[in-house]
Amino acid sequence: MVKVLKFPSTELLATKLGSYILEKQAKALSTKDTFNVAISGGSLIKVLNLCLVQDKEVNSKIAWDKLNIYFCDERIVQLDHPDSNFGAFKSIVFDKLSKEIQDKITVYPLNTSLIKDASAAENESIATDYASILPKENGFDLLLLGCGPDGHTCSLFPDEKHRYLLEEVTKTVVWCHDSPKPPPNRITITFPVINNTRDIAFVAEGESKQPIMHEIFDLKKSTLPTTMINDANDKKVSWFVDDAAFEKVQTNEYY
Ligand SMILES: O=C(O)[C@H](O)[C@@H](O)[C@H](O)[C@H](O)COP(=O)(O)O
Repeated sequence: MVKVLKFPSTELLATKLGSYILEKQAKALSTKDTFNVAISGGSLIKVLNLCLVQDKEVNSKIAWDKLNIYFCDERIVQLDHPDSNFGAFKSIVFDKLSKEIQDKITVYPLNTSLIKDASAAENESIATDYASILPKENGFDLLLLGCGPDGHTCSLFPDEKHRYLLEEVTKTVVWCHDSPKPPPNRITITFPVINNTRDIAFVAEGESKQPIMHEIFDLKKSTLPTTMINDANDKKVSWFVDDAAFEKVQTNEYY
C-alpha cells in the first residue's frame, strides 16, 4: 500500500521531505555513485527551496556532487521563460544555493536549441533528445511529483484526448499536445520510466486539492494518472500532504 504522510504546515512537510530525500540518497549511493532525481514543476519547487536551501541540516548532508537533477516534464519554452520548469528550479532553488554547491550539482535542462516551431518532426526531436539523456540502466532513484486538481501528474493528463500519453509503453519521453494546463506544448516522462523508478514522492497541498484527494484515496478512481502510479508502484510511493488537502478524505487506511 502507498504511504500517506500528513502535516499541519508546509514547513513540517518540507522537513520530513528533506529527511526522506536524504534516506533515498543513502539508498542510491549504497549501490552506485550517482543520485538521479527527476522533479516536476508547479508548487513542488517552492517546497524544494524549503528542504534543499533553507533546511541547513539537509543542505549540509546532500552529496551535491553526486546529485543529478532531471525534469519529469517540461514546458516547451525557452529556459528563461516564466513557464519553464527549469527556469523555476533555477530561480527558486539553484540560484539560492552557494556558489560551491552550484559548481557541484548537475542539472539536465531541455535542449531549447531544438525549439523552432510546433511542427510534428521538431516535437519528436525535442522528446527523443530529452529521452537520450535520461539515466539508462537503473532508471531514476527518485521522482518528486506534484498532483493537479484533475489528477494529472508530470504532463500525463486524465482526459480522453491525452489517453495516448498514458498508453505509451515504449517511448520514455513523449510530447504532450494541447495540454489542458497552460502552456499547451510540453514533454513528459511516461509510465515505463515512472514504473522503473526506485521511489516516488508526491507533494499535494492546499484546499484546492481536496476533491482530487477524495477521488484518489477514497474512490481510487483508476483512470487518473496519479491512481495508476499508486496502483502500479504500491510501497514505492509516498504522499506528502497537508491537512487542508486531506480534509475531505474519509479513509485512514494509508497511515
Ligand atoms: O509542469 C507542470 O505543470 C507539472 O509538472 C505538473 O504536473 C504539476 O506538478 C501539477 O500540475 C501540480 O502543480 P501544483 O502543485 O502547482 O498544483
